[in-house]
Amino acid sequence: SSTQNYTCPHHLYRVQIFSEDPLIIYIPEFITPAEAAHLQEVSQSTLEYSQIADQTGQQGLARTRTSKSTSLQSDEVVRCIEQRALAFQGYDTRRERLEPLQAVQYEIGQKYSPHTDWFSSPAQTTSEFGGNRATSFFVYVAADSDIVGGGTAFPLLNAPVDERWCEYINCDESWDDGVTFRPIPRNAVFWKNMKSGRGDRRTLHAGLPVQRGNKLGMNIWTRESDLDIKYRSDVI
Ligand SMILES: O=C(O)CCC(=O)C(=O)O
Ligand SMILES: [Fe+2]
Repeated sequence: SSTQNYTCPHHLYRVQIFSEDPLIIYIPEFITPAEAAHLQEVSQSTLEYSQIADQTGQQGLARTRTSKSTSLQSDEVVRCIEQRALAFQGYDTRRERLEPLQAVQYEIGQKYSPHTDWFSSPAQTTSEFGGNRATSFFVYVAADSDIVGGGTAFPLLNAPVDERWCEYINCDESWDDGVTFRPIPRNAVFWKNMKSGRGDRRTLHAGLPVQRGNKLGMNIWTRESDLDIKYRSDVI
């Protein structure tokens, strides 16, 4: 098949430190237009109403997360993005620490209420799961050009002062509301969830309700150590 012959595109992206503590890095054009189109295509047929894990680790539907989502099979294109996400974190970050990439789609009215990506319940951070989620990337894969809402809000962060950030964050909101990244296709926000081995509360964030249009995002989560093979994505 074409899988053997596919080579990852040479893709340059920019990086910008948004915050040193907690570490948050803004990444314009993290994925290529072709990758974005591919992700849109492969996610459509398997999207289902999102589930979240409760205190016992049991997955279930919740009013706090009304989007649709799906795990992505690690095909040749997804693999390039996985490799990019690993290289970004230092070459020593093993592939075994990655959860399957997760696409998330929001239609009008859909949202994800404030939450952290790190877990506080031990059932979700066992060694089979590779411990807690060390880092997160949230990638905006696609968004309608006239989208209203659908930003990613970090209510506990300090808003930056320099106006050049207004290209990426919503500068209309008040300073004490924290920071809201706008859903700009192909851009990504990366952050560290843990600080000194504990979940960092300042990484609290929400997918704000989409008020007009559609948004497709993607989570790339890296655990503290290797996940058991049954929780990793199948390599095609
Ligand atoms: O939709 C967003 O902007 C954020 C989604 C999110 O935080 C998540 O899926 O964990
Ligand atoms: Fe999240």
